[in-house]
Amino acid sequence: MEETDCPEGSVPERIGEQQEASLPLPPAFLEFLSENGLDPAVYSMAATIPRYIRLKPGMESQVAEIEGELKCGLEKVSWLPGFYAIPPEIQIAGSKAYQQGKIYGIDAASGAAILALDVRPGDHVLDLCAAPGAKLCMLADMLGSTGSLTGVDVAKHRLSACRTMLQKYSLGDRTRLFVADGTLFSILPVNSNLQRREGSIGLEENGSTFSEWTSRRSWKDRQKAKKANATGSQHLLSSSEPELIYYGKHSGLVGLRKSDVLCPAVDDEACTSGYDKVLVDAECTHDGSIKHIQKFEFWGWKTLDRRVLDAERTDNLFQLQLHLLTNGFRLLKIGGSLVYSTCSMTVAQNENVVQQFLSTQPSADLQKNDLSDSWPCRSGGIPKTLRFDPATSQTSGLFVAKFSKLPT
Ligand SMILES: C[S@@+](CC[C@H](N)C(=O)[O-])C[C@H]1O[C@@H](n2cnc3c(N)ncnc32)[C@H](O)[C@@H]1O
Repeated sequence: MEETDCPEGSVPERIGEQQEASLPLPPAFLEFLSENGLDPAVYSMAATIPRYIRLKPGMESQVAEIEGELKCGLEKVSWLPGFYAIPPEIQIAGSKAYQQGKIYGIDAASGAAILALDVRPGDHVLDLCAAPGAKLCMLADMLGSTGSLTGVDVAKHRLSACRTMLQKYSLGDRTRLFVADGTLFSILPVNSNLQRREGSIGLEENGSTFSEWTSRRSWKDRQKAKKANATGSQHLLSSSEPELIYYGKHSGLVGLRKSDVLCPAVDDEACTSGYDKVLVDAECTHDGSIKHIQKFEFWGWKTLDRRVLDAERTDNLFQLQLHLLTNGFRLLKIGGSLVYSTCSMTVAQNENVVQQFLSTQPSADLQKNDLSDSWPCRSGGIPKTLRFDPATSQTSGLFVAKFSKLPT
């Protein structure tokens, strides 16, 4: 898994090395940076910021071997367990260590956001914007053989890539993946559905049950896909009904009635039966991911305009981010924790979203992250929020805010 967010085409192996001191950024992007008070100079630093990998737990003894395969040293990231920095020009995808699922490509700031969530054994974890899946895989790794993980994304093709990745890294055992709009998603962890089922005397025994996952699709699903293909809607969700595209052997679904598992939460049911931990790694303009922005030099700056800066899209982003955060929080248990993150450096997509959210959610308590004292980040514009600035953190840009849910 290489943490990348634009699977539109491959990038030449050595693009990182060829990076000039000043990247010819397109006028629309420069205007966007200026409007948001951001310094374009940061995009000249891509070649000086390391690439990061995370070793799968248990692989620490193989560092020397992996160094030999990658033909570079692995420098341990002192503040982030399991993470190593490698030179930015090193590509990991061709290595045996990558192909055998021993290493992931994931930025250190992303790793910090996951650590901030403080996943504990047995937790039920929801990742509301899961694709392409770097953070989902780290969450699955941290859960190990306990608890459950639910990944949601609105883009089916991207979530399908997550499924492939989970399978490659043997991390999907306790995971289920839903193609769904995260602003509306309403399915609780499996244990809660079980409790509801036990209490649902009088409900007719209708509907089928989940059997073990198979990649072979049922006739009904094949018809649905055919219809989606015909209308050209196979990539994005066409209805508000969540589509379960994967569940692991120990995700707790096997044997349960579909109607029980897939029924939406009612009222404030999530307060007692919701998720212990929720990650909202929201859709954003990705401007803090400077290696990602650099790749548009190869993909074409027009693609940057279309994918990142489309005016209508940026205007609506604030609402989307706020709704994702609000719904993620709704699905959180009392006492649970939620991390909101974006790889945008703008105030509009970070502090402004947090401020608006806090003004409408009296049970949301912004938390200080004690671990962050040793992280190369600074406080965001709102105390207790965190910002990783590429210029000083030597990571990708990331904003992180952590909330807990108080009883009302
Ligand atoms: C920043 S990316 C997430 C990266 C991911 N957490 C990772 O670590 O690989 C944002 C994701 O949000 C998804 N997204 C956009 N709108 C959404 C919505 N309404 N509901 C759920 N996901 C959405 C996009 O498809 C995209 O995959």
